[in-house]
Amino acid sequence: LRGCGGKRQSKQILVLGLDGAGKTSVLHSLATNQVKRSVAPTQGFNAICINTEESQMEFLEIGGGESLRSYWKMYLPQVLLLIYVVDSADHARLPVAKELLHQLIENNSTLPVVVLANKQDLEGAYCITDIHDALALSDIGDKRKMFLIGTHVAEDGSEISSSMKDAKELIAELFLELQ
Ligand SMILES: Nc1nc2c(ncn2[C@@H]2O[C@H](COP(=O)(O)OP(=O)(O)OP(=O)(O)O)[C@@H](O)[C@H]2O)c(=O)[nH]1
Ligand SMILES: [Mg+2]
Repeated sequence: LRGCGGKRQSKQILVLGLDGAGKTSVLHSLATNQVKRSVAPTQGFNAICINTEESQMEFLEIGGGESLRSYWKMYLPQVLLLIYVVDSADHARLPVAKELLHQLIENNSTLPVVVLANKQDLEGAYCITDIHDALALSDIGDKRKMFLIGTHVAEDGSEISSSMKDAKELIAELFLELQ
């Protein structure tokens, strides 16, 4: 794979989570600082470069549809950081989201994980503590860096939410630190 700007890129940031969690929408907001909610499921992969003052980050989203989940694991070895996006209002599927996350990282005790509790704007969204419990994040290991941030992708056309700015800053800092 060629990285950002055609350069050979060593390590990527992998973006996973169930279909509909908001991965593409979040990536778009992070990349453009503008909101444009995604309109279609990702069929396969979605690679995005984000430039900050200090670095060039390459994100790789793999779609969350059932047929694509078997590919998730294949990308883990070459990854610097895992961003796991959940729909905070999708109570019915949080147990599945939890299972998949735990399975993914059970054999990798040090991979840093940033969990985005997305769709915090929705009425029925679980708050951060509830998401922490629902995903059993305290069982994820104490050797790894683990962060949980609430985010939402605001209405189309508006500027990105402050939570999204915080997430971007955190990810950029981690990226620099981990390289
Ligand atoms: N209300 C609300 N809707 C959101 C938010 N983020 C994404 N959406 C909507 O959720 C739907 C799914 O968003 P996507 O970004 O396509 O989700 P995805 O995780 O990339 O899904 P796959 O590519 O199928 O794995 C779209 O209709 C988005 O507009 C959010 O924070 N709040
Ligand atoms: Mg997508």
